[in-house]
Amino acid sequence: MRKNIRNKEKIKVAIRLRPYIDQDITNNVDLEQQMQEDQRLLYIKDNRTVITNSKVKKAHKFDKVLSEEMSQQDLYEECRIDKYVDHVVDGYNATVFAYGQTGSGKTFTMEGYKYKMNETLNGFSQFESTPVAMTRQNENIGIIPRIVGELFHKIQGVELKKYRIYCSYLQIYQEKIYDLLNPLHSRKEYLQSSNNQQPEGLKLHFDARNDRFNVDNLYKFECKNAKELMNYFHYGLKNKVMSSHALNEASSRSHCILSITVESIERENPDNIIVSTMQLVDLAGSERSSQTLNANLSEQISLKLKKEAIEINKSLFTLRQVVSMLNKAEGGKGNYVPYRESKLTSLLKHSLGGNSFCLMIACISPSSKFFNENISTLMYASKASCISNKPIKNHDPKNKVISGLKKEVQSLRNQLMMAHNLMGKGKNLCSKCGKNLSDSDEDSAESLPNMVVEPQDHLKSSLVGPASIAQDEDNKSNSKLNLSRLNSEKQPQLPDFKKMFEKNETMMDKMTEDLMSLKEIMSAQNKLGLFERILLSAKMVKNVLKRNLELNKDYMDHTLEIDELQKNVAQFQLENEEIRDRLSIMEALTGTDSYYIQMNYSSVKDELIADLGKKEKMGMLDQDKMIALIYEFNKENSILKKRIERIEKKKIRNKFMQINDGMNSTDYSSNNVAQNKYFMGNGNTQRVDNELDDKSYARGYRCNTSPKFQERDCDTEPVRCVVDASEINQSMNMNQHYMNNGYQLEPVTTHKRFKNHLERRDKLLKDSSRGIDYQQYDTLNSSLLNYEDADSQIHFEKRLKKRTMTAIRHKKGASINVNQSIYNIGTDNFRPKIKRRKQQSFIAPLPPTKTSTSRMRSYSRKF
Ligand SMILES: Nc1ncnc2c1ncn2[C@@H]1O[C@H](COP(=O)(O)OP(=O)(O)OP(=O)(O)O)[C@@H](O)[C@H]1O
Repeated sequence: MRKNIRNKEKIKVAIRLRPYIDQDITNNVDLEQQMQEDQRLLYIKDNRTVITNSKVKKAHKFDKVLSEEMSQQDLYEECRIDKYVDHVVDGYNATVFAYGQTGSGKTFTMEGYKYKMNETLNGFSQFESTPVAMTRQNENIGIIPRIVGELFHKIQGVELKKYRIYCSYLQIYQEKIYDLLNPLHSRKEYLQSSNNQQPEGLKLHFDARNDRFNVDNLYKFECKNAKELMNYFHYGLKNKVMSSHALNEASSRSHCILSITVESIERENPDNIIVSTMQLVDLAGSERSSQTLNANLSEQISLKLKKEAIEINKSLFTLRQVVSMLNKAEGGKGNYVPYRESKLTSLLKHSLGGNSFCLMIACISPSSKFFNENISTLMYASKASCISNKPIKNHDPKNKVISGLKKEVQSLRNQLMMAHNLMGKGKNLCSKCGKNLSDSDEDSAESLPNMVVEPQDHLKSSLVGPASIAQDEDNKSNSKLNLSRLNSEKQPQLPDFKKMFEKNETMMDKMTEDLMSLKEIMSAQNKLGLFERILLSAKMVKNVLKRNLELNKDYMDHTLEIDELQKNVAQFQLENEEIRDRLSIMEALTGTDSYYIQMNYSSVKDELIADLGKKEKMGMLDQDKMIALIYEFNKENSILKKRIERIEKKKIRNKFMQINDGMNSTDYSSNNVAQNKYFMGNGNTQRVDNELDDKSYARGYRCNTSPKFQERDCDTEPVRCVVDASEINQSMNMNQHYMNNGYQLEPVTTHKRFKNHLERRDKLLKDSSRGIDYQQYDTLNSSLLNYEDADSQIHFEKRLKKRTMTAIRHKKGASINVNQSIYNIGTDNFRPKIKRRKQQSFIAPLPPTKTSTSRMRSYSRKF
């Protein structure tokens, strides 16, 4: 017998390069150059390898690579698509889907039809298309018609089973699911409606038992033969949303999924039904509006195309995220897979990382104009090829119900047996109690009167016996004598016998009565016992069910919570990735990184500028888009700003090193003291711009002249210091002042803390194989951010070889009056070790320690 669960099965990936088409020529593709293979940016090396040849030559390996000469038949054979049909007939699910940018040949691969424009209708309806076979010989028919033919051919040959085939066909258009076989969802229906409104999409629900999403109220038709199924398919194709744009005359604007359900029923055991589904998916292609739109299109159509493109790109983005996360999961890294974030990924859940056999056909274009898009397709295709599925055979849910009922019947039988046994035991107990009950209650009740009747008969026989003796022929002669003797002997006893007999009779009646009532009581008790037991069992079952429901609810709640958390984690991961990408682009722009990133960046930039320019000319700058752009730019700017700030601070630090090295440095004196503000603390000074955020302030030692700080606790509060440069000297002198007052000064040891945080963060990243604790990571990261300047200060300190005393603390919470200015000195990151030698040092300062003396000296030398 075949196993129902197969080993892990990787998603198979085939790359298909389409040939040059007329469209490429109209798109001014440099054909001459590209016809020469060695000059192409992308070419096929062999039937498993694609070479990308930008700056660095790179080979990408796949299960199959199909060159532009390959026909539809070649594709079908090379990719062994007949095997997927076999799997479905065997009871496994299978999915074949085409992926790639717009115009790369997905629809051609899946359907192989040419679409004819319907010119008779105006407005949006002009996109309505009718598919027609490309050639008479049908050599160009795509995967779907071939699979349908093969499927019906295969099931014909099976004798032991009979099959029922159903089909349904849906499209996901602008993130709504429409039934292509439902006349109410037909394009005509809503395109011709007065307000041009789309009907409500169908709803999805998650079937937890089968771990897949199903569409509610989707039409499903039984098909007796291939022709019938193809008729339904063609009907659906007419309702598919198609548009014409610069890169494709007939471009799919929706993701279409044809589902063929196969029910296989064993002829000998019709209860044994296996249901499997084949999903054939033609995805809409990713596209850039700058490439697809042209001046010939009306404004209304351009807007519609744009809106469609946004939705298509959104859902494809989720698909790519799903692929990436599954790919990470294979490496033991990823955790949450965002299937639920789009309808497409929800419906493909069991195909990607689920229980289906899956074939992905990634279509690429030969034109180097689309090199970046091709690279992206290859990248996700290779990610997909690492994903494993676990195909399982699907038994019909009805079968499960039947087997469940059978089990229930069996368990009820067992209970009945147990009840019988219990009753038997009860009966034995009764007999032990001396009740003289026979095997069954009935018998026992009836046998009792018999037992009492016996002596009565005996009595009767004993009374009747002498008469029979008298009738004996042998003793005829003695009979009269005997009779008379007996009469004479027994005559006096007769009344006694009579009395006895009567007495016995009444006793018997009484006993019978007693027994009858006993029997009634017994049977009532038995019934009551049984009833009670049943009641008890029912109660138990009810309780178990109730508990089960509660647990189920808890489980669902937890699942939702976990889902939510995982979503957040994934969101953070994505954000993190995005930031990394941006940083690498920035790095590339500042000089060091790869050509590819630079190229991408500049192309994006060019595109944006061109787009804006065009719009400006046309006087149709879209406010929303502008806001979005501004937002994007703002985001980028803030990153850049931070980088610039860092660089500036570095420069300033160097400047102030010079100040620290000699307060009379020319740099310092040339500063506009009135304008510039300084952070000041214990020998480390740093200039900041007034606009710097709070974080930037929260570092180092700060002194404050503002009265509000007087109320603060210096131990815990970072103190913002904005002092005039002229006050720096006062601060320096202040150190001296404390030392003179007998305080031991300790070097700052914060760099150890910084190092420790850095090490912990690195360790966290290194140990990330089981997933990163992002909360901890964030905490560490944010404290490290605070340290960023601290870091530079640490180096600074190191260079000064601890000669600058940085930790001066007064008694906790107190403020000091130096030169008629109030100072509160506190730290946050640079929390110093405070050691006051003795309490009386306030009164009579002790001489400074050796260390502090030497430090003091160096300090005095310095300032
Ligand atoms: N292998 C091929 N041989 C010949 N013509 C092809 C091939 N692949 C694609 N084409 C042609 O290229 C054009 C675009 O193909 P198709 O419509 O299938 O692209 P698509 O990827 O489905 O685009 P969209 O995502 O916009 O729907 C069509 O005219 C099609 O006939």
